[in-house]
Amino acid sequence: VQAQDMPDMWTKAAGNNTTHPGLKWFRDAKFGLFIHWGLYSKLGGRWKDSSYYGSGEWLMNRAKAPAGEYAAVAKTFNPQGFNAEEWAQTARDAGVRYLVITAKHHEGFSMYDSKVTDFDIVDASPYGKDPMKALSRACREKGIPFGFYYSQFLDWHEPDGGGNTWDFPKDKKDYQQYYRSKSVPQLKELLTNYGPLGLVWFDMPGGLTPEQTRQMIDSLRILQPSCLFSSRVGHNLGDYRDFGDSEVPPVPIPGAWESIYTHNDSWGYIEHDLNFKSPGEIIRLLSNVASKGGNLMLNVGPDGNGKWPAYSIAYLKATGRWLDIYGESIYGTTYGLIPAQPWGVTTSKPGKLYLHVWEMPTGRQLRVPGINARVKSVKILGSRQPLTWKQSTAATTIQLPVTLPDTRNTVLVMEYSGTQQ
Ligand SMILES: C[C@@H]1O[C@@H](Oc2ccc([N+](=O)[O-])cc2)[C@@H](O)[C@H](O)[C@@H]1O
Repeated sequence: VQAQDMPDMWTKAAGNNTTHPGLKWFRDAKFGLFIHWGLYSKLGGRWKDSSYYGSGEWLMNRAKAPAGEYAAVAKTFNPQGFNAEEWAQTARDAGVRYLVITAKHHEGFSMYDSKVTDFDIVDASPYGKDPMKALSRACREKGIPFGFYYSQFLDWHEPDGGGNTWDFPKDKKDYQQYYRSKSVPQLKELLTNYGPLGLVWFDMPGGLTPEQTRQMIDSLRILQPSCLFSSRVGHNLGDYRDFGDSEVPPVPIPGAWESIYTHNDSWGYIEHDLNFKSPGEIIRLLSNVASKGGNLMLNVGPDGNGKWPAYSIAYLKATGRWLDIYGESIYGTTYGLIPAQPWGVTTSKPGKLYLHVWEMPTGRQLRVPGINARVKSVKILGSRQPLTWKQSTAATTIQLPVTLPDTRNTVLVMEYSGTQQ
């Protein structure tokens, strides 16, 4: 099954700006960290005597909480446990190569020091400091490209913002006014006050025509021309493509794109959600997405005190230890030369095919069909131990050792000469 046989929903390119200078670092990064943090993190899926499961960041909407009442949560939002250095170091240990955090989500609360509204962490909460200043600096010091998620249209706090129709009648909403008075001015603050940004991650467009969206983008681009804009800016005007939540395309997709996943079942912190993906699941998801040519951005939802769930810290660090050994088969690669196989998937670099072995094949004979370039060597990545193989036109068969060093995913590197037709 080739990309050209797939429905447009998978193959439609991200945007038409394939020459954007930021695409190189982005495509080589392969693994990013998403952080959803806001007032919903303190609520942890509970509103009054009801508790909600999944999408904790949508609590206000699901509970149809009156905007005024919900805003009062800020008065007791005081994440004294927040430590930017610790967050950035854990991201580093996890092996992620970029970090994106929610500056403002649909609830409308700004998790940074905004001069555009008082409904922000400095003016409306006892915390009184700007965590994004510290985090953007800590990431810069560790060489981790830093970016902001910004809900440019949905804003349940604002009468003219998108989405809140339980407090503010839809037909009275003036979206242009909301963009002029809050959305665009805040985006300019984020692109001005936190140093060079790797990307801005927009979400769920609305209320703007393609022309108005282009004008907004142009007015933001001049502030940071090398900053990438994600596809949910709308109207196909983004620089790279984001698929729907928790989606991986079934076949390799050309161009720059990203799959986004929660670590458990929610983007925002939910106290009673312990359905965390194991290190093995994360490692296989990462290699699966890379085998299709894309990036994986995995989410963490810190709690109201600014602490990451213990499972997220432990499982991300375990993933980082795997990448310490096998990172060469992920960073800077593109999709494999052959489709997914019963034993796993492949990624590639010029002259190298990385075989991500998830399952030990029967008889320890790993069958690799369709390689018509001349195989020169096959080794287990990270070990100098050469493996024996036989190449025929139908397939190359590799003799595997009795045990694989990593039952979650052991990567073999097959070096070949000539080009794969
Ligand atoms: C990352 C997530 O993004 C959006 O949810 C979406 C948006 C778009 C799609 N989509 O296009 O399929 C699916 C979920 C947000 O509503 C959600 O809270 C979270 O931030």
